[in-house]
Amino acid sequence: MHSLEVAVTALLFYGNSMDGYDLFKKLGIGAKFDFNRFRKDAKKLHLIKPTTLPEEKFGVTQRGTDTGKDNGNDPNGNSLVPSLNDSTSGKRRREKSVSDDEHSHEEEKPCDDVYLLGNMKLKNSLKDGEVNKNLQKRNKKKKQKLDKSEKELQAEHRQEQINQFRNKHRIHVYGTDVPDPLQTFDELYKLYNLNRLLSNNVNVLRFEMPTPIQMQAIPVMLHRREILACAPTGSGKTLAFILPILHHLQCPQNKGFRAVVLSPTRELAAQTHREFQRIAEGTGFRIHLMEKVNIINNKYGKKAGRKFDILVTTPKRLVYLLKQDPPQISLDSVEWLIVDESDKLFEDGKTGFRDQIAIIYQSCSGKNIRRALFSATFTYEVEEWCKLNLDNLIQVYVGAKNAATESVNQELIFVGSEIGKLVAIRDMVKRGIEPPVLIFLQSKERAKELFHELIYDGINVDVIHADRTQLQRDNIVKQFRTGNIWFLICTELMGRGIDFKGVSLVVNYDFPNSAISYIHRIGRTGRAGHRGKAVTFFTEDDVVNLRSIATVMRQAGCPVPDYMLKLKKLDRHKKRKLARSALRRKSIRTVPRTEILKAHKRHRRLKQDKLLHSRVSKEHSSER
Ligand SMILES: Nc1ncnc2c1ncn2[C@@H]1O[C@H](COP(=O)(O)OP(=O)(O)OP(=O)(O)O)[C@@H](O)[C@H]1O
Repeated sequence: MHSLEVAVTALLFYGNSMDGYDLFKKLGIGAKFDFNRFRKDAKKLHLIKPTTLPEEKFGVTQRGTDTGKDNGNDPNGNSLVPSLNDSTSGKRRREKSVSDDEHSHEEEKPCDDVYLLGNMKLKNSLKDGEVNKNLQKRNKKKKQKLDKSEKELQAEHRQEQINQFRNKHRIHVYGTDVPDPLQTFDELYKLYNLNRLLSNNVNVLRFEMPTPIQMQAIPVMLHRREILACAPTGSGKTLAFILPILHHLQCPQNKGFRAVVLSPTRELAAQTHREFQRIAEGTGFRIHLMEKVNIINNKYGKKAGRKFDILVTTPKRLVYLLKQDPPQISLDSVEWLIVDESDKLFEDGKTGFRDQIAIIYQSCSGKNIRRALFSATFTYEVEEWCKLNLDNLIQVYVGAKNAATESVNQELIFVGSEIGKLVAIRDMVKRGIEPPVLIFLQSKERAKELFHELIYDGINVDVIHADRTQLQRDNIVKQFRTGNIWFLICTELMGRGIDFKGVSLVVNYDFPNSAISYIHRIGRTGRAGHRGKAVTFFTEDDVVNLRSIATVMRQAGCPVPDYMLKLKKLDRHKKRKLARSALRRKSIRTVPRTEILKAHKRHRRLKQDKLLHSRVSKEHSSER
């Protein structure tokens, strides 16, 4: 029998003949009384009063702290419930103490002795040193827990701030461990140790702060994460991928191409190339724009290719070289593959580049390859492809998906018929439009026709399309950029990515065949924080596509009649079909052919005179 049980039996046997207190004192020397186990007996022996603490109702035994009355304390205020034995309630108390600082101090008091009754106390079996060690351990744990919860709180607070910042700039992110957004360009230097030269070149541009897509996409790429990014037209996506690439490549090396940027048109590739050179100035990087296919042969052989670091090209040219036997270019060292205007490049069929992208993708066989896809518009096909093929993808979207930039005032004008369009544009010119103006047509044939009509009116106009030579195209773009051409008639060729500074008006002479095309076309104005205007002509034939474009306009806050939004919604299949084929339209031509030829002669003579005049005045000034 347990010694304590013997003591209790003896006590019961003696009954009232001996004071329970005295008897226990005698019998219990050197023993510990387990009040939990022998609570009933302790009550019978009047060792404790038969009271029920409020906490005991909920199964929690708590040390009395306030009155000392009816709380399980002895008359001297010492606890009757041995704290060292109280293992079940201890855990809860500790939890409570973590959240309650004041109470935690109370718990830190060392409790060396176990009090039974009155002055009778049992020496704790642990030595003082051990108790202190235990207490220290416990305190340390508590502190760690407190520190941790403080850290967690701080982390939560910080995350909250980041979320607010993202919401403010309408940045939406999907993926794990998304790096924090940048707030200023200075952070690139402070947090990411961006090359001083690059920092200076960015400063020279005098951009006040990063645009939302730059805030989020730059850190994502600086962390070498693969990305699918969508942000409105004219929102600075180009810089968002140029900076991280230059940062990662660090300095020129003779390894061959280490970054490849794909653009759907040569004009956009040339623009991106220019932007790269501007940001990389002074760093020595060799950034290459791939020229016409027939003059690029042998330029990128094993040795020759080593002269370059970065390649900017259209997919077609690159695939031509990759398909040679043996391949005329190596992409083994590529660390970054950028697909600009990704939804366009992923389109299949005649106008898309999907097959070519697949060849390039497979040829970038380096282990460390990272991929980034950028566009102003989004398709589920691209998203699905990225989710399946990219490693630990982060998706970044700014604003609503497939929305037009809000910096453009958009207007729809019903012109009745084809002839009505010509009347409307002449009328607009007569009333006065501030140049430069971009006029979009659905085909090169129609673009040429309109050019002939407007040139007959003596308007300072030119036309750019795929049939013009590369030199002509380059010259036209240059002339339009410098303000020598006021009206530029163009096709879808100029619809994406082209950044003409200060285009004041975009005219959709021919109704775009999809909302995506509309978003990109009108995005040639209202760029980089400037405002712009877009006017779209429509006839009865265009009603099929009217609803989707009216929806884009309404989303951007532009007024559209309600009936347009109530028009029949096209199913996906029909939408696709329409997007791929342009409507058949009546010819624009109104002027007899002989008159057109005369007008052309006049136009050429005028151009020659202008050229002669500028040469003479140059010579004149150099003689002086
Ligand atoms: N942080 C910035 N602040 C102000 N302007 C900027 C900033 N970053 C870039 N820009 C300017 O904004 C203009 C548009 O940039 P960019 O051509 O990269 O746009 P984008 O988003 O690629 O448009 P798109 O979708 O039409 O291709 C450029 O003239 C560029 O110099």
